[in-house]
Amino acid sequence: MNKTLLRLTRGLWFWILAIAGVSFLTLVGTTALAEIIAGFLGSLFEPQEVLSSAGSAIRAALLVALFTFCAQMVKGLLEYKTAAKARTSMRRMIFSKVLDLDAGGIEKIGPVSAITASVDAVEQMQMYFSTYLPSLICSILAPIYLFFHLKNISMPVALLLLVVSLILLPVNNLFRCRIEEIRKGYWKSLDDMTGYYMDSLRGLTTLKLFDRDKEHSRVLGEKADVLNYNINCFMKVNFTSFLVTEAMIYAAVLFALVNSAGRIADGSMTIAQALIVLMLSYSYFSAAKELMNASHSALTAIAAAGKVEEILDTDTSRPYDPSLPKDPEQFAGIRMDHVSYGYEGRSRALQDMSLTVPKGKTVALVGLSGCGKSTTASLLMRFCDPLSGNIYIEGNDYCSMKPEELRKHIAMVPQQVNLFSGTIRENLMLADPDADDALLLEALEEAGLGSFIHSQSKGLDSDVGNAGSSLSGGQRQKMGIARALLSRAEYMIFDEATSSVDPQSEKEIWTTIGHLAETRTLIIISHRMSSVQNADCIYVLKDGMVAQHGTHETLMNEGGLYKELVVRQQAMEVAE
Ligand SMILES: Nc1ncnc2c1ncn2[C@@H]1O[C@H](COP(=O)(O)OP(=O)(O)OP(=O)(O)O)[C@@H](O)[C@H]1O
Repeated sequence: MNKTLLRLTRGLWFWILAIAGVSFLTLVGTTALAEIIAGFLGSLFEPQEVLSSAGSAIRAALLVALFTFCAQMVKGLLEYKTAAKARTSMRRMIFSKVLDLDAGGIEKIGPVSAITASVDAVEQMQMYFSTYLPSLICSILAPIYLFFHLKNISMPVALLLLVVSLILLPVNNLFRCRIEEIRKGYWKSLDDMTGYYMDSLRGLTTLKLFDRDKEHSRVLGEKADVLNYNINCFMKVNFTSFLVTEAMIYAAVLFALVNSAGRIADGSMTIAQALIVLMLSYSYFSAAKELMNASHSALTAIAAAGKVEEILDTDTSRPYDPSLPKDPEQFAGIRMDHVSYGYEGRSRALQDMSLTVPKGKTVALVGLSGCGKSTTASLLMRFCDPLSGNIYIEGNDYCSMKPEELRKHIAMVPQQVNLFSGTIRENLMLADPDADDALLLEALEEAGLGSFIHSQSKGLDSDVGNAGSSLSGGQRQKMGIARALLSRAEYMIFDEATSSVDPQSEKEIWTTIGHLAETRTLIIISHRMSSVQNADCIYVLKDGMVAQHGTHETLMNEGGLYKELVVRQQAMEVAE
């Protein structure tokens, strides 16, 4: 059984057994009712007994029917509760795992998978616990119970029905295996289509801009066709499995009918007994049929659980060993020592990189696109860990600190600051849940949003709109700076923090960064060479390695890549 399902089943055994128990009671009730009705109908053929037995038969039948009805109600309630419990535990497991993931991990599993797993997969899996497992228990107990009821009336019929009802399950299993394969294709095509659909929706403006929306709509149609094909295959195999199993059931019931008719004719069976045989013979299969219906949901659940398992199995543990040796150089700041890093299946993004960020100074990283600047930032934020080499912060190895502990010392303002629907206050308090208004206003002031916040009638309680849509690009970036300031981190990384803002906002943000440089340690990644000229040290990266480093003046005198970049940019600015 799938590991995830097994883990969840352990916590739900009580509920699963309770549903199976109540289902069994329903079967006991149905059997009793069948016997009462058969007994009464049988007595119609013996008129002298009709009147005396009618009253008590009706009373007993009503009682049993009421009991069965109540048991069905309780079963429904238990199923609902079990499904709800399963849903809650599964979502809790998935959410806590997803929240544990760092940027690299989320990229690895894919945001679409995380969404389909926590929405669709959970819906599919709940049936496994509320319906499939209880039906599985009942499908074994029910035929055995009925066998003992019928064996004294007709041993061959009781035995045949028992055997057929028990072999129905393996036959059904054969179809299930084929369906499972189709299911995998179904999930893949569903993911594929959903991912493409979400991408197209997100980039609809761009697609329209380049007149590519029709092309995307065509590809989306093709992906929908693949999904439909998988659904059709599933329906075909499902239908065949239904035909085969129904044929087995009807053949067995027909045998019971013919056998009973023959025995009535030769006088070895009463009409009441024959009626019991007929009524109960179908009950033999009701649990198995319920199981077969549920087994299709179980298949979906197993496939879905596979998806969930991929997420739950993602390794979120990070190397952590407080006893790691200290920095042999005891550098006062951050030091990357011969660090290499590579993304899965790709050549090395960083190769034997060494750099230092002295405390209180400003260090810049520049270089052509793809040279490894953002990867360096990710390593410095501990979104990922070096494959070899070490990073030290104020003498301590990065891996001797937990990521959350480390991030008290180092904050980052990314290219695109993420804001959440809600107020300015709520968005800022992500960085410091205990911050009071004075602290929040001070951070906003320092980030260059002072006049903006004072112009808002609701002040800190102003709404930022969906994902910060009520703010301009520049204001969103400044909110990111305010958030980083509130984290009180000594070290701050600005990764192309002005790449998506207008020139006026860019100027304001660089002024803010200039002020921050007076009191903090900054690591600035920027493609705009003019903005890093004042840095205490500039590292020029090329193909994941440090090609040059020094101040603007030394690098200009030295010539090489840095000078090339500066000259090229100046030429572009003149051309503009
Ligand atoms: N998530 C990823 N998966 C695989 N490869 C990646 C990933 N991110 C970056 N890379 C690769 O690693 C190398 C370094 O990328 P990185 O983003 O660090 O460069 P960069 O200098 O920041 O580029 P840019 O200036 O364009 O942002 C590139 O070859 C890039 O293709």
